[in-house]
Amino acid sequence: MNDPIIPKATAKRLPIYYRYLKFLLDAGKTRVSSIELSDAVKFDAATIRRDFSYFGALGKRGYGYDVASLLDFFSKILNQDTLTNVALVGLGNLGQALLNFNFHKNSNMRVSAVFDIDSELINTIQAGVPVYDISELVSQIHDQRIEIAILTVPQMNAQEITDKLVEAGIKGILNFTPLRVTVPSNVRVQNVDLTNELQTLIYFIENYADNEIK
Ligand SMILES: NC(=O)c1ccc[n+]([C@@H]2O[C@H](COP(=O)([O-])OP(=O)(O)OC[C@H]3O[C@@H](n4cnc5c(N)ncnc54)[C@H](O)[C@@H]3O)[C@@H](O)[C@H]2O)c1
Repeated sequence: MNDPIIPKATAKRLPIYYRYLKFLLDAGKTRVSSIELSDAVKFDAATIRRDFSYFGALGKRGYGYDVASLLDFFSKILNQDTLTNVALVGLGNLGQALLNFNFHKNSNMRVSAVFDIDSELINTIQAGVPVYDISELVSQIHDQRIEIAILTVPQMNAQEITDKLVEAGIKGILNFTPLRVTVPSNVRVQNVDLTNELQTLIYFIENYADNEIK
């Protein structure tokens, strides 16, 4: 099955739908309406219906959506059926926190290799994951067929490491550094900036009344 082309905003909501549907299934619920979903995930019901329609998932009037089949469908789109190995580059304060979290509670992705330059860390196992010298980055990523990397190195090293990740064949980078790294068009970068998020939150709190915040 070819993945449908969907708007970015819809794609961002998918993991949220997925988590809630999983919660419903675990609670023994077999069907859900867009209104109920809307109450739980805080997107309006029309948005949910439009999002689902991109996937051809059309709820039945008076019945809603079938939880199990929707979940099965989303889990395929989100690649939950296969385990995704992720590389973490830079095991400092932020890298350590992400490694300890390690995503595995709710999903099928995990950090399987860590890279750093710190001799105290290299060749140790941290939170169950081996730490390699950065000089092994290209060979390990290639051998382990890792396609996704998380970048938590100092800003000044970000582009140099990105170039190595690209050389190793990485397809996506979750970039926590403040640098907007340059990559070829076949590599996707997702920037995460908690300062921006916090500033946006403060802006909305200060500029909009309760019922206008979306
Ligand atoms: N996006 C956010 O919201 C956010 C929040 C905090 C930090 N950051 C950014 O994340 C990055 C890491 O922050 P931190 O506080 O963990 O820093 P840190 O100094 O604690 O950790 C950096 C780690 O990278 C390693 N390192 C340095 N050069 C390297 C190289 N060439 N190859 C591999 N590893 C290398 C260091 O040995 C260290 O373990 C910084 O760029 C920081 O600006 C972003």
